[in-house]
Amino acid sequence: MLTGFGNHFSTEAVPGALPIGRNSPQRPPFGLYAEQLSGTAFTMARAENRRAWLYRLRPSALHGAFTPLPEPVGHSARPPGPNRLRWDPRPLPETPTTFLASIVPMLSNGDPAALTGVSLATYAATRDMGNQAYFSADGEILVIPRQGRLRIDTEMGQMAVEPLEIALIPRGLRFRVILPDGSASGYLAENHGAPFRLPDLGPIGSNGLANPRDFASPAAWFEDRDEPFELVQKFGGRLWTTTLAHSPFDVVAWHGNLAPVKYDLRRFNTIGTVSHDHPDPSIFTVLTSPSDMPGRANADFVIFPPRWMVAEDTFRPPWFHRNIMSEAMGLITGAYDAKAGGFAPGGLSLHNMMNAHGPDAASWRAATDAVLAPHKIDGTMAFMLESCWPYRVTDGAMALAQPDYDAAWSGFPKAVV
Ligand SMILES: O=C(O)Cc1cc(O)ccc1O
Ligand SMILES: [Fe+2]
Repeated sequence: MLTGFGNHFSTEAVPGALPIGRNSPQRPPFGLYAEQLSGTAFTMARAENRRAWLYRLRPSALHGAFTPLPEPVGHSARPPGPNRLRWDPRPLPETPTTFLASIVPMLSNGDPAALTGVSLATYAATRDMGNQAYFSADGEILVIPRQGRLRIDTEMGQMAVEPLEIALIPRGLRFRVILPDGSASGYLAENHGAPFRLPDLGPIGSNGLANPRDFASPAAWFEDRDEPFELVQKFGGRLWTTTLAHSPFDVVAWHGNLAPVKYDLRRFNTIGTVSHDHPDPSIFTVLTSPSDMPGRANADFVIFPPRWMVAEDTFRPPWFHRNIMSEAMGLITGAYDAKAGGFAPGGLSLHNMMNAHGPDAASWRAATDAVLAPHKIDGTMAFMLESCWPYRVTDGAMALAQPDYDAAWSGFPKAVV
């Protein structure tokens, strides 16, 4: 593995396959084809510029027309609404289902064609993707496993990912998913906006949160298979399919700073108060996709890892709040400190822009009565996909929402003045 976030890597699966000193020689080694994959506009500032050069057995342009696949029932979405919503985890399918076929879109905002917004989907798969590859032209894909390991084969190398790790696959990069445990489920965030990056640290200093050295990209890997492959892409929110006469995983060498990458969430350096008050959850940001307004994220990927609570004279769980940002949350394992019940691992919740939420009544009561000794919140990992754009809910998701999530905030006694 190649370590670091956004580093300029060079890797070759066959010695001598990578051209030296130029990107596009007249005749690349072994007759390979040179191809640039860009993740940002050519003219972006150098610090934000992301691209890779791939050296492959055949140009990836070698395919016929894509035809649209029928849109599955329930995938279209209504305009955003104010209601707080929550979902139970989805079960594994009863019939063999690939990772790709299992993707169920739940929440989305922005517009891939306008390069804005983020979407959240779930997967629950029981079958390997065979001679099939997938990519999204609509955004980079953040894979958040909840149960079961994944082997993600990409054009730029293979990544093994397990729950409590995440994988980020650049927009447009072809990949397939193999299930070493026979089944796997989890979440997929698709970022239609500026590529995810590490947040600035400000007064935190030069270390902390997700440290760059803990990210790892795969070394070059390829397969030489002349047999039919289905290639599916997401474009404009729809799936399109075509057939190739060969495996698209034929990149023998690559270099550049646009690459798939994985990260172990257990390595996150969690920072919190050592005096009083519950800090804003922005201190838990792993990755951020900025919008066009400085400081306002198109999408923040935030986690709630195991951590010590030591705050004095403080209500320690998340406070009651109404947020200008919209919050989608998932739970990878354990329990979340603002919700005593109803938010199970694999579940999902939505609190859209300006809609009041916070601890449920049982969590509020427990935290209000607690003796404030140092306390370890352990064995848990929740995440939040926070966005400046309110989320739309797909019709399928709306039909599956818990019937009375609002009741989480019933039973609070009135203050007496
Ligand atoms: O709503 C939530 O549970 C997420 C959240 C957590 C937190 O610690 C502070 C604010 C916030 O929105
Ligand atoms: Fe919140």
